[in-house]
Amino acid sequence: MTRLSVNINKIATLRNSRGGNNPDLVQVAKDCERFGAQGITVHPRPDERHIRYQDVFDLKKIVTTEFNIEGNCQEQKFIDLVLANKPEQVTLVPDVLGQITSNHGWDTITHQQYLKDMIRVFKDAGIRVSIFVDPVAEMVEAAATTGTDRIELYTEAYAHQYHQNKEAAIAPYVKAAEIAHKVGLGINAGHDLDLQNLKYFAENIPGLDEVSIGHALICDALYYGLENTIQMYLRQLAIG
Ligand SMILES: CC(=O)[C@@H](O)[C@H](O)COP(=O)(O)O
Ligand SMILES: NCC(=O)COP(=O)(O)O
Repeated sequence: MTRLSVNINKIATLRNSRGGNNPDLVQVAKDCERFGAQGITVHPRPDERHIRYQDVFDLKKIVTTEFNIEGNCQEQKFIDLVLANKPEQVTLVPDVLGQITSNHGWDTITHQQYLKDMIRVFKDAGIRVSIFVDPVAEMVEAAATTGTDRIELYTEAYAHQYHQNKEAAIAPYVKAAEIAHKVGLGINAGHDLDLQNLKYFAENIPGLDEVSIGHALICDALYYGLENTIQMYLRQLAIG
């Protein structure tokens, strides 16, 4: 069964917009788990636009499902933050400063040795490692020799093409997943997944371990409520 990890970045965005503690990020994380979320994902960025480094320490104390910290390991502060909190999973994302959001996966060929070295640091600390990759066969194949436990398929391209041609949209991801299975990698996925495109994605990617969903889910919660929304997303994953 594919796990749903709720990314709460945008709860922090709302909180930060007024300078106080409303919404209370820790309470929202507790409630997300109570409503059925099978993981909590955060993506602390160097500018702390939403998730602050202190949030990670506060959340680590209360997350009882799986804690997934995403971010750019090229920042020493990120490495130190992850090692200090030892989440169940770290997802390494090759962001550059100034990006409005994550918009590309790792070049696992060019950065093969760098990724090997970084992944070793986190795995030696007992942390499962996932690396953010585009659905490109060569990148998935090369991911296998970095030592990563999983890949996270970057699903923005799928989401953007889904309504025009879902068969074409899913095709590169099916091929990437087949390669991942062949080389022994676990499969996560995320970015722009939503209530319309999630079920088709999960149905076509056998062995999908986890989806991490934030932006669309939090937007949906404005209309349907957080508890109902989490249940709606879980129903999209309850295939068969
Ligand atoms: C890596 C990825 O695609 C998302 O997990 C990312 O966390 C989104 O970041 P923002 O919430 O800052 O857009
Ligand atoms: N790794 C993807 C994630 O955590 C959330 O991405 P999005 O749903 O906010 O686009």
